[in-house]
Amino acid sequence: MPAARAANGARTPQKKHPKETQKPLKRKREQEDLEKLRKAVDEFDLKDLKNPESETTAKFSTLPLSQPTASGLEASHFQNLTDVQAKAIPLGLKGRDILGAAKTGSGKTLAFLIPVLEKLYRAQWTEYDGLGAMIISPTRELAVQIFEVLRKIGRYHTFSAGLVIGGKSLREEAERLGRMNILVCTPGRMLQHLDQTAGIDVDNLQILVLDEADRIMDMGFQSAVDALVEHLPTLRQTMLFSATQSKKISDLARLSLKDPEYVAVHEDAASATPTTLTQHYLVTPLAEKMETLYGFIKANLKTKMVVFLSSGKQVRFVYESFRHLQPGTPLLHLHGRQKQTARLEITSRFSAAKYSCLFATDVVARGVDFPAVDWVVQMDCPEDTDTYIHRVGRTARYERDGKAVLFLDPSEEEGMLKRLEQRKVPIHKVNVKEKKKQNIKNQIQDMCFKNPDLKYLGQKAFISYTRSVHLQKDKEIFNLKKLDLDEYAASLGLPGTPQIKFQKGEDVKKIKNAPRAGLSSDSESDFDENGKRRKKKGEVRTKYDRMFERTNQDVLTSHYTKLVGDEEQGANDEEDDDGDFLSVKRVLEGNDLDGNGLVPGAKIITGLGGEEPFVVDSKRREKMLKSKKKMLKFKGKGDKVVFDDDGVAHHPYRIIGEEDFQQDGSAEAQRQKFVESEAVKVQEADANDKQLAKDRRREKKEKRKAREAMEDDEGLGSMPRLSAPSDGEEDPLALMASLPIAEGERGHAEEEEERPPKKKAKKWFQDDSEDEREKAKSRKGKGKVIEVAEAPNTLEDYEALAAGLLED
Ligand SMILES: Nc1ncnc2c1ncn2[C@@H]1O[C@H](COP(=O)(O)OP(=O)(O)OP(=O)(O)O)[C@@H](O)[C@H]1O
Repeated sequence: MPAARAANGARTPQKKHPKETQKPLKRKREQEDLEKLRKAVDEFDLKDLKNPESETTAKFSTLPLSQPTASGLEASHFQNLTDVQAKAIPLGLKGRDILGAAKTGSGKTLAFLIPVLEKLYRAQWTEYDGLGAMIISPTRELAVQIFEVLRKIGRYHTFSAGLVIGGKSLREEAERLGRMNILVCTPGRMLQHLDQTAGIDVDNLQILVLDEADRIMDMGFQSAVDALVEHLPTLRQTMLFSATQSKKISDLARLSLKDPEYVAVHEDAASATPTTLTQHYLVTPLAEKMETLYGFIKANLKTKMVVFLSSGKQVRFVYESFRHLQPGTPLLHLHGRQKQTARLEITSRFSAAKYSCLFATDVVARGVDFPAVDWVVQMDCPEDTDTYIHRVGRTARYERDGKAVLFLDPSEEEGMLKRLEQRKVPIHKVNVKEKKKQNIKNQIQDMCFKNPDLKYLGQKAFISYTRSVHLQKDKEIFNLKKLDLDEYAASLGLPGTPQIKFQKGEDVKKIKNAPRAGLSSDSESDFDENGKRRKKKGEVRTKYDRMFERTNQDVLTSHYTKLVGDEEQGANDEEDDDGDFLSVKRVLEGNDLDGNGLVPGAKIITGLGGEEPFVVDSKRREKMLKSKKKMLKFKGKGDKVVFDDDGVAHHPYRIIGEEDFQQDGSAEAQRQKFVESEAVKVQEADANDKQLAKDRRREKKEKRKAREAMEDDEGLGSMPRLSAPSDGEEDPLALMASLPIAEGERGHAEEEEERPPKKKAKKWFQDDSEDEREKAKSRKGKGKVIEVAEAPNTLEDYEALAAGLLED
């Protein structure tokens, strides 16, 4: 309403109808309340989110879909969505089963999260309706990430959502599970709850989502997923998403998918990878990989990169050795055996970093959305093209540029290129500039020499790498025989090439998945509660087995444990590619071990006590066996024995006769007497020893004094040099001379102070001056002159001289 003007031009407040004044006031109050609410929600959200500045927060907090006032999707809502979202969301909302395939970084997460939220919202789902949606992820990292996106876009909803990935006590998790509407989980842990937690009500489940579905349907999770699905109602909507989606009928049947819609937005694309991604490969022999990688990092310090390696042991070794070399960029490392908290912390540190280099296993190869990664480096060749596609997908995400480089040994080049071509992956060869190469071999060798922990890591890295190559199925790419292992070992700083023996008939995938599937011979059930391996019935374990099983006492110090931080055995559901899947034998000279893993001709002796049979496979063990047998004769006795004429030991009263023995008093009294008499003897011997030691000390002191006197005369200083230190060696005496004597360590020094003042030392060198010659002449005949033919230079010379002087 326009304001009325008074005659003087000033504004006068105009009277309003009471209803008119109330309206804007009410609106203002509502506005303020809304602002307050928004602020509170924002603050709460930001505080809890790991990376509030991420693009996700900015973009999706404004999506109208996520607001509780949204009554449904309208065409206008689709304009900001990616292809896969635009296609999958409407189908998802219609309740269709979906097989979603789209390139990495194309926004698949929202393609399933939006239908989940929207469908439950429309169904007016409440806490009393139980679990409405379950989202399964193969790794903990990915599950955490999905959960965060869910929280961001679902923050105006009133649904309760939970994250079930382990790392906490089962009971703690179980208490909350009963109240959840949406769960994001890893398969193994979720199954554990479904089997053991009473309060979970899944009968009402509306939607099941599998992110990275091909991986979840893979052998590693097979048994867990099948068992998990058994718990769920068959009447539900199921959505499967992945960048490398499989359409395997058997998988679809296992999940009882009904007439699924195949949403494959990039199926006809020229490449299987994002168009914004530039891909290279370089050929570098295995033995030069470390140097090439180091050179690469040094040349790209102001970037953010992920370096993929084939095992956790490789990751640890490269990280530790590069950390010592300090290339000049923050280094991080991540693998499946780290503690849950450490894994999360590293993930969030890398996400927040501007420049950093993360060494990682395939635990972060899939789905993980690190913001702004410039480079993906594959130091070890991926096991297949799917893994390649997912690894390189950590960069060039959602319209951003990115670069990837793959290191190939000459033996891997042809096979790998063929595979990549078959999958429409455009990749170009590059060469390493000679001047960019960094020679770090000597430095690594030096570090390993000085630091046994690092050497030990190097050995483990070597073993895990070689056996992973040995176990790879694609023999067109992976051929252990073509690799120069001696040179490789040297490049890891190892003094020799570790000898390894492979078990036959193993399958890399099977073994890699063993921790989850419980398939491995080394599965959890093979270990007792202390983590020690249980012995199987009839199994004979050699000393080598035991040697590799036990914690190396010299090397595996507490520092080592800290160094590697590999405390936590991977839970069933985590992508831990790092299991010990082959037993390693250290081979003796003859090289081959027999079927039992024993040296040919070795004997197994039982009945010597102890749990395990005694293996005799060397002369040293033979000797040990003899002494063991002897020890057994007297084991646990410690009694007094007497020897007969043949040197055979007997209990005293077996020789004397018990009655005679008892005449001298009871056994205890005799023992007492014996101990006392021996104690007197020991005391006497002690006194003699002390006297002897004192005499020796005195003698030594006198000799030393004489030497010092002679040296003073010669001007050599007071510290005698017994032998010249060899080149570069520090002279221990010189060091001692410069050290102040600490309190309480004065012993001899004080003794020395008490000695009588020195006699004036005599000169024993010749002085050619006129005066001296005169003096010498006048002394002639008065006393004895000691003639020194040449300067003494041995201890004996000094002693002879001292003796002469003392006589004098
Ligand atoms: N519609 C959108 N508008 C803007 N950014 C988006 C959109 N959808 C997704 N993004 C962003 O793209 C990035 C990748 O999304 P997302 O992680 O869902 O990809 P993905 O397809 O699941 O990848 P991967 O196959 O590697 O798992 C995220 O940072 C996300 O915030």
